[in-house]
Amino acid sequence: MSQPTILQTIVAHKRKEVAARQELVPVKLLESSLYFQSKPLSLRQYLLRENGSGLIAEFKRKSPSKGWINQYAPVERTTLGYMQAGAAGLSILTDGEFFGGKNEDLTTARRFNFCPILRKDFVVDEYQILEAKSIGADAVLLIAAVLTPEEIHTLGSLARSLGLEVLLEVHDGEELARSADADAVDLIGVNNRNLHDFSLSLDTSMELAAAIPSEFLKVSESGISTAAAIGQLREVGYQGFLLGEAFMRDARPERACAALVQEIAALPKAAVTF
Ligand SMILES: O=P(O)(O)OC[C@@H](O)[C@@H](O)c1c[nH]c2ccccc12
Repeated sequence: MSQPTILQTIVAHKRKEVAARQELVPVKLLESSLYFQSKPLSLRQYLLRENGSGLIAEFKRKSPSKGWINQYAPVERTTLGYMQAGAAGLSILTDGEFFGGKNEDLTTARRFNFCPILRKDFVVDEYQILEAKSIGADAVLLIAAVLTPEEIHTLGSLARSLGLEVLLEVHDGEELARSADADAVDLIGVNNRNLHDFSLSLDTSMELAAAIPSEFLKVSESGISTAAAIGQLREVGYQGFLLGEAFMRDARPERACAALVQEIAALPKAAVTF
């Protein structure tokens, strides 16, 4: 039998974790959270702001591919610094086992910032959507590689019914074709990292851009570190750029974010209109 891929390992662990958590924190309790009643902010709108950076700045302590990236940066200072630097929104990893995050990280970021926050986790169950809402998220990630089109429809529709936006992550044309469900998805993120073997290539985003239907806002994810790369991605239609490691490997991630925002501001305006 072949070895499970890292993605399969993470998802198997996540299913157990969610089952256990559901016992501990019943849906009724999630629904009684103060955030459950609040109106989410639109990641789409913030990414589309005129003269904005289009950056979604991620808080990620570690990853299966890189190990520890930053064990010490505090979530308050970092996220507040990201937003003051000019990021359009935040992405907070809440997976503990593989990424060193927790739900409280997102809630802390929520308390310190007025901006859209993406809950970055491996969603396999409707419970996690309710949980995302209860901890103060504005948007959730769904990963096409681990979900059927039916699951994407159900999970995405539930998220939307709660006012959350849905970022669907794809890695190739086949995933895109089967999962781009306009009734359940708002933004499409092309992950430049292959979650099966961790290889990285911006060509993934460059090649898939034209195949993404225009009703979805296009986001390029992973392996981005320079304004030049963002310039190229903008030219083929991307309006959102999700960066984690390029910021987090700095002792002060917010400083790295501020430097990149300055460079983005100096880019020539995208030559094409889309
Ligand atoms: O650190 P990077 O290479 O800038 O990548 C950020 C983000 O795209 C990456 O963390 C990510 C993309 N999709 C995910 C799914 C789960 C966990 C993490 C991710």
